[in-house]
Amino acid sequence: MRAVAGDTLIALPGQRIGLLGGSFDPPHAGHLHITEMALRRFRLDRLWWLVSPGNPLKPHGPAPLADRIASARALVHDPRIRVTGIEAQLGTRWTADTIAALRARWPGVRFVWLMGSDNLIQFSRWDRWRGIAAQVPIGVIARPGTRTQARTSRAARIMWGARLPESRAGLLADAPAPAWVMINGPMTALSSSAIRAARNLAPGSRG
Ligand SMILES: Nc1ncnc2c1ncn2[C@@H]1O[C@H](COP(=O)(O)OP(=O)(O)OP(=O)(O)O)[C@@H](O)[C@H]1O
Ligand SMILES: O=C(O)c1ccc[n+]([C@@H]2O[C@H](COP(=O)([O-])O)[C@@H](O)[C@H]2O)c1
Repeated sequence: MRAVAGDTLIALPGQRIGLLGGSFDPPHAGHLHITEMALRRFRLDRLWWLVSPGNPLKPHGPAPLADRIASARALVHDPRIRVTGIEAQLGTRWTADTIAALRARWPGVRFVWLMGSDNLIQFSRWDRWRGIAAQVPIGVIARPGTRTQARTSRAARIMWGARLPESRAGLLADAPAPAWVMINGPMTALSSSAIRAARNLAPGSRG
C-alpha cells in the first residue's frame, strides 16, 4: 500500500462518517458548503473527502493527486473533515470497491456515501450501483439545475421505496441500507469545471 503523507485515518465503531468522493480538480468553496451542510443535516460525526485518483467515467484525467490533496487540505479548517487519498492507497477506483474496503477495514462504523444531485442523475451508470446502495445509506445534496432530473432519474425511480423524506435526514446514518435522502438547502452553483474554464485550463492542466 502506497502511503500518502498525513493520511492516517481514525474511525471508531458507531461513528457516523460521511464519504464525499470527488475529483476535487480543483477543490472549491462549494465542496466546503455541502460538507458543512451534510455534517449538520445528516448528523455526522466526521466527513472524509476521498480525493479520487480519477473518475472512471470521465475521459480526461485530473491534475496530479498530490496537488489536489494539498489544495484540498489548504481549504479545510474544520477538524471534523479529513482529506484523504485512500483510494490510491487501497488501489480501488470503483466506488463499490472503495466502500467495501472501508467497511471491511472499519467494521461498525456507519459510513454514508454523499453526492451532489448531479451525480444521482448518472448514478445508474456507475459500476455495481445497486451494490453501493445496498452497502451504505446515500445522502444527496441538491445542486442548482439538477434537482428535478435527479428526482426522476433511473436510480431514484428504482430506489424510490428506500427514500426517506427530507425531514428525516438526521436519521439517515442509522438507517439500514438501502436508504437515501435528498436535502435541499441553500445551494451553491460553484463547480470545478467553471473554475477550470475561468482559468482557461483543460482538466489535468497545470498553470
Ligand atoms: N456546488 C455543488 N453543489 C452540490 N454538490 C456539489 C457541488 N460541487 C460539487 N458537488 C459534489 O461534490 C462531489 C465531488 O465533486 P467534484 O470534485 O467532481 O467537483 P465538481 O465541481 O462537481 O467538478 P466538475 O465541475 O469537474 O464536475 C460530487 O458528488 C459533486 O456532485
Ligand atoms: O464507481 C463508479 O462507477 C463511479 C463512476 C463515477 C463516479 N464515481 C465516483 O463519484 C465521485 C464523484 O466523481 P466526480 O469525478 O464527479 O468528482 C468520485 O468518488 C468517483 O470515484 C464512481
